[in-house]
Amino acid sequence: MSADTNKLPDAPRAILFDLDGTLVDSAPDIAASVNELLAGRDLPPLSLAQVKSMIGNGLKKLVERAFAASQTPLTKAELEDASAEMAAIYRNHLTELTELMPGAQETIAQLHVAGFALGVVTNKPQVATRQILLHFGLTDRLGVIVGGDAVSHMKPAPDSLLLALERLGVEPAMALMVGDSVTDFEAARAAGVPVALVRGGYSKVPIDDLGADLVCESLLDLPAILRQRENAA
Ligand SMILES: O=C(O)COP(=O)(O)O
Ligand SMILES: [Mg+2]
Repeated sequence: MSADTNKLPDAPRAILFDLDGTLVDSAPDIAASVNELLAGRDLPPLSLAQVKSMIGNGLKKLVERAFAASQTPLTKAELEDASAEMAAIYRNHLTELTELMPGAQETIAQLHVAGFALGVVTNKPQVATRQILLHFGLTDRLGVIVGGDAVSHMKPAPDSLLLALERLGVEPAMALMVGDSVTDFEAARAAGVPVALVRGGYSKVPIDDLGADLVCESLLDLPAILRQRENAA
């Protein structure tokens, strides 16, 4: 663990989690879906590492990046078509290879018992997000789920975080955003929400360089850190 925990709110009331690369390791299913899409256009598959580096800014950006990496940049209309096709393919692969990130289940359970309001704020479309969270039995503990298509501007804009906190009835300064990438960091800063980044996700840049309020080795570090802050309050 690094960074100064004093920058966290003394007694946060809500914890907002990013999905891909934070709560779930969805890259294998996303890569399989991207490669099915590319194969349909006679393009060679991308590696898992390549696809991981393309995740985090929504489905359309992922498709745009995948075709650019395949030396086949798309026109705007082609991108719309390919994105619709990707959404249809991915719908059939939401939980085939996807697994929870280490400690996700336990952390959510512990924070729920400790009385935090919990939410998921992701750039993944809402329906797919809900299905994945349902599959892992997490929806009962989540007070709010905001997908990328539930707001006009997805992360790194602050909209989805602010919508989630409005629904939970918690002020931004009394919440904590937990994510894996610069997108989560920037969205949290824009929303005025303190931010923790967890190692092992899909960040393209070293997360220690981003200036988060906290960097954790694992989600499992969170309950103890938050207990500590509460006791210090
Ligand atoms: O890019 C996506 O579709 C989702 O990514 P996120 O869950 O990390 O926001
Ligand atoms: Mg992420």
